[in-house]
Amino acid sequence: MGPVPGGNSNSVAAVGGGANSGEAPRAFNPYSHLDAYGQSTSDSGFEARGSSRAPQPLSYAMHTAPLPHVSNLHPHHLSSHAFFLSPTQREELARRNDAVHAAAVPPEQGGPHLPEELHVYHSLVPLEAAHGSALPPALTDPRVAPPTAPGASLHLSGAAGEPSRVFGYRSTAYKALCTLDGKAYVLRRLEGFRLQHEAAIGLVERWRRIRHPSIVSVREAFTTRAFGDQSIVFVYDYHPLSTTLYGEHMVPKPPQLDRRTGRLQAVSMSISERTLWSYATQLTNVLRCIHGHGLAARCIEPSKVLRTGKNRVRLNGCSVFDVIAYDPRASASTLAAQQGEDLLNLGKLLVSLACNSMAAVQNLPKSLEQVTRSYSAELKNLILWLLGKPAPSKTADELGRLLGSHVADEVDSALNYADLLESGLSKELENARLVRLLCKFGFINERPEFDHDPRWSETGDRYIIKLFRDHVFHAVDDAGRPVVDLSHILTNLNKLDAGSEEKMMLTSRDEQSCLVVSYREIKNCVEAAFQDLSRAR
Ligand SMILES: Nc1ncnc2c1ncn2[C@@H]1O[C@H](COP(=O)(O)OP(=O)(O)OP(=O)(O)O)[C@@H](O)[C@H]1O
Repeated sequence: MGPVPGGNSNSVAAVGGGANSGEAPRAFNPYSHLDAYGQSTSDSGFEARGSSRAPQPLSYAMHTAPLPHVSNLHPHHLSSHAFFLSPTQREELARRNDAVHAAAVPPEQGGPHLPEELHVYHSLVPLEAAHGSALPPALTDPRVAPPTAPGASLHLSGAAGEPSRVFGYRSTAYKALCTLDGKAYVLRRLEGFRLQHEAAIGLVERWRRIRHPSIVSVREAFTTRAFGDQSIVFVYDYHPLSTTLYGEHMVPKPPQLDRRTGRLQAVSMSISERTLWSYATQLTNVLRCIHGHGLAARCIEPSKVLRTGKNRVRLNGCSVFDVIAYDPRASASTLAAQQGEDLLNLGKLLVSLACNSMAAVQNLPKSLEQVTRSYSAELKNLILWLLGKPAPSKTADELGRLLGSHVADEVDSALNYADLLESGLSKELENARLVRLLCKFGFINERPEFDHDPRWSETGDRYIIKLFRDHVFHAVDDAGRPVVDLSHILTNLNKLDAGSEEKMMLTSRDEQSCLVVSYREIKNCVEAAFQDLSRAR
């Protein structure tokens, strides 16, 4: 794909898609509307559209009411477990959604001064707080306390004004919305970069063609003066609320409160062997893919491996070195050397992770002793192979073969996770159907304009809709107490939606009238009432 029309001086490849203009900037404190119990102070947990107050996000506590433990469930709670996405999964997805739409803190409230538009992007939000400036709350996970331990400030090194440990240039990552498709992307800006060879930026196109589940997809690159300097910007897919292996495993975590003893307890940083094999397997697959495309990753570093879910990693920052360290005389042997370097760097990464320290690679013999003490001989041998001298047989494909049964373990957990997600998805599918049905009921029930319509009177054909509504939602037990049973509602609505031929008896509240009807007949009635209502517009 060629340069984007109207783009900056040098750019390759556009983000394809429609013509949405993206989200308008919003500023909010997501927790300001919660009372002391974490409950929403607005009735519904939603703010009305068009209200003069800034839009508020959902109250997660309201949205995903925590259910009792499965072993003590009341029978009517069982159905909510069976029908709805798990509360943790829902909360995680809601938080990610908020992060996608988070707006920058305005400069007058301590936020940075940023260009309003940059190429085809707008609404820039820094992903890391520069010293002294604020991040929008939705971009930080409130369950993870900010690092306070010594060395934690290192994590801010990618913020404005700090040189990247990996790329050398001052580097900042921003989330931004694209005017072409309305989606969020990450813009990685390297300050003070002058493009010497047009061909260098053209290499990004080769990366753009690579699609791999463990690579953060590269979208485009362009140079710009919009920040008041000469910068180059690389555009990547945005993975909300992701962290890096550096942030996750090298930055000491603050002590956590132990609920049992009420005391602060140190958090163990050590990584399980299973997790290390999982990282090794995913990154090996990445290298097989990249090397297979005739490229080299050149950025296998703890801060360039994003953790986008539990034990789910993706290589970030691809293509940057190909552009900033472009060598017009590069040959096949240069590529082979860079690919060999990738394997060596993977070995160093595993050592650093196993020892929870970037410094571990400075003293390899000592670090390997630590690996021997904590992990299996098989893992140590893999690391030794990666750290060994380059050889024609030392390739990413060979590494894939060495991983053997660990690849099978990874496939099994991926399949288990896919099953879990699929079952969550099918539960939500049911809910979408039922919500549509409930909306129809909401539209047609209790409309004042039907008050004098004979079809809704006790002798009319629509009366059964009223009786059915009472049967489903206003049922009472023998003692006249309300029956609050979700499974009763869901069963009835499902049968109604399916138009079952099963017959049921509907009784009026005063028990004076009694009708025997099938769900199909009620469904036809609801449909006809809804059609009437739609036609009346
Ligand atoms: N594609 C992405 N999607 C979501 N978040 C991202 C993405 N890329 C980076 N981030 C977030 O932005 C932060 C900054 O990323 P960056 O790669 O600059 O890390 P850094 O630790 O500053 O790196 P360096 O080692 O180069 O100094 C990371 O902590 C990560 O959480």
